[in-house]
Amino acid sequence: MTAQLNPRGDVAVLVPAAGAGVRLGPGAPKALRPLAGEPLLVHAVRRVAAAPSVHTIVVAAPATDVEAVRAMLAPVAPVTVVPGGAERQESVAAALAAVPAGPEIVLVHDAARALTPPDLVESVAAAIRDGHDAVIPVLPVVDTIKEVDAAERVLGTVDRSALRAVQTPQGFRRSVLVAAHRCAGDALTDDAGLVEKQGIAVTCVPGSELALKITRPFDLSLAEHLLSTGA
Ligand SMILES: Nc1ccn([C@@H]2O[C@H](COP(=O)(O)OP(=O)(O)OP(=O)(O)O)[C@@H](O)[C@H]2O)c(=O)n1
Ligand SMILES: C[C@](O)(CO)[C@H](O)COP(=O)(O)O
Repeated sequence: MTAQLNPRGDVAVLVPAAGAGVRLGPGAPKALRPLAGEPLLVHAVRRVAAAPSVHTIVVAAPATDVEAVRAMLAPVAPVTVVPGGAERQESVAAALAAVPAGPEIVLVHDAARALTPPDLVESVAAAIRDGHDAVIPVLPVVDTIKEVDAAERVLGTVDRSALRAVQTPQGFRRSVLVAAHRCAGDALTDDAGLVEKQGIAVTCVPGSELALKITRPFDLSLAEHLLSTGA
């Protein structure tokens, strides 16, 4: 059944989905590859659409697959699909430009984090509603982290107590994200990084292990297993 979004909701979710998936190995663009019989992007959008505050979803699809992605998502939820760019940052900018007037909270969420629970979408949005300009879900770092040189020689051990692994959805007051993208220079790996460069505070909230980024083949196998156990 097609999900209904909330016409009174205050949240727009951008879903960059235009990456190749090089680290997953040869094949279709990553967001279109199957996970338990459905594309990763379908899983991701279905979960976003189940979050009660969501008013709008904009997907940045691989430029050659825009029509196919529209057809694929039509039975899942009402979404706008735009062509993505060569870098994630360009894909996010293209999706941001397509958000209609209305939602004052914008979340940016990787298609690759296909099992992210709707509750995480809501908790990030709630933190923005509470007055934060920018909010990221994080997990503690569990491995010891070493800094190395170009020859893989260890330079030192980093204090991991002050490190966090960052997930999506990352949430922003709309005007903050628009201004950060307007001033964007070289591509950064996340949107919070652009906001940090503007001198704006970014606040952490607890992330979710289910929001893992499907990056390598092992992650896909893990996600298949999690789905088989009811995630
Ligand atoms: N030009 C790009 C690159 C990435 N993404 C999206 O950004 C998210 C996070 O990127 P990542 O998981 O690193 O995906 P890929 O860039 O596809 O991975 P790889 O680096 O292995 O090719 C993904 O949903 C991906 O589709 C995007 O929309 N446009
Ligand atoms: C946005 C992100 O998922 C936060 O962890 C991550 O930075 C994307 O990284 P990648 O460079 O696209 O792999």
